[in-house]
Amino acid sequence: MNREKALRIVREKLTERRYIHTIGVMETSIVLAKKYGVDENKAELAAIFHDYAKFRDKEEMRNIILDQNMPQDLLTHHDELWHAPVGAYLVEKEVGITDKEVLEAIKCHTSGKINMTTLDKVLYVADYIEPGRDFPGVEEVRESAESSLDIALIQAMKNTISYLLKRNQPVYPDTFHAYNDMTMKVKGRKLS
Ligand SMILES: Nc1ncnc2c1ncn2[C@@H]1O[C@H](COP(=O)(O)OP(=O)(O)O)[C@@H](O)[C@H]1O
Ligand SMILES: [Fe+2]
Repeated sequence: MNREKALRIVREKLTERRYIHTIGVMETSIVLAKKYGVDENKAELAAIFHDYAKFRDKEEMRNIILDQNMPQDLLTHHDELWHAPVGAYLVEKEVGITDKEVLEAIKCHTSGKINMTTLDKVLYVADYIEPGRDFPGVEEVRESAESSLDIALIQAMKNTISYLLKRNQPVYPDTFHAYNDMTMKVKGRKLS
């Protein structure tokens, strides 16, 4: 699917602000894909549709999680998490995207997961550092992403985990699994 058609489809599902965020994630994903040897078309498509279900009705998403046998523990965690796995399901069903790597990247773009592919990492980091983001710590991740996608990913996950801990919120375990997996894999390299 070409960029124009994909953007036209997703624009109808998003607020203007979230659409602008999506453009930022798309442009950042392409830069990171070029830098880290990922298929640019896949990175572009995953970025364009990553928040496809962001504003979907929560009851509908709950039913999809139940009916599609997605991990049921999602239902006991913050519903902010739901748009990623449900989005992957709906992008396949409603938009007709069948590329498994693109769908997987959308599915794990919020929590991360163990054994993330480079495409998964590109989308997760691009979602975190796109130019419209201005939360504390984002600059450090942007700098890291210049030289190491893995270090940038670990820092983004650390920031997200501490953000949630500070607010006494539960942390969906996949992010812990992803953080542990990545930290062990880059052991011995400087982690700022
Ligand atoms: N492991 C987790 N447990 C609970 N909430 C999480 C977890 N990981 C991310 N979140 C929250 O999910 C929300 C949406 O994250 P994300 O989809 O990555 O960004 P956005 O929707 O803002 O583009 C954020 O508020 C983040 O704090
Ligand atoms: Fe998102």
